[in-house]
Amino acid sequence: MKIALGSDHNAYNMKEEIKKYINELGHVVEDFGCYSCEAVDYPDVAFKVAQDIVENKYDRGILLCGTGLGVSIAANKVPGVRAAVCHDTYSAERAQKSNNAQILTMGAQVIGIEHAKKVVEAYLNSEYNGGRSAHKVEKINEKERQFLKGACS
Ligand SMILES: O=C(CO)[C@H](O)[C@H](O)COP(=O)(O)O
Repeated sequence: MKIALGSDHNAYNMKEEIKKYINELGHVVEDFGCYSCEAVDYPDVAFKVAQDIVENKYDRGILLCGTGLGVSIAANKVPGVRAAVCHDTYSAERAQKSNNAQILTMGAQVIGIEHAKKVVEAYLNSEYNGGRSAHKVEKINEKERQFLKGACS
């Protein structure tokens, strides 16, 4: 798969490790920054990854910040994106299987790198197949479409 990966400065070191790990798993990874520990604003990175995800340029996105919360909130503002904060392997698996979340987010100040790798692996090894979850995901998509219509009228 093609993976879009991004972080802010608080998760720069974790991003570098996760980048190597995604390659080891056999996926192609594109690094959206940041590129040093110098402070950056997490929404800037999250919006870039989220935009490319809705344009189907990548199969999945992974966003990292201190808590995983800011990048998730920011990415979810881009219509069509479902970004999920996951700090355990079960949630990471369900983020795909139940929620069709195209983006996984994690916090470098919440979990350690070895555990984060396991969460990434669980997420990338899981796939959304619709089924009993499809109509629930579709309700969320429909609500988003309603709000978008309202915003434009
Ligand atoms: O975890 C984060 C956002 O959720 C970030 O890493 C962030 O830098 C913390 O934000 P702030 O400086 O605004 O407290």
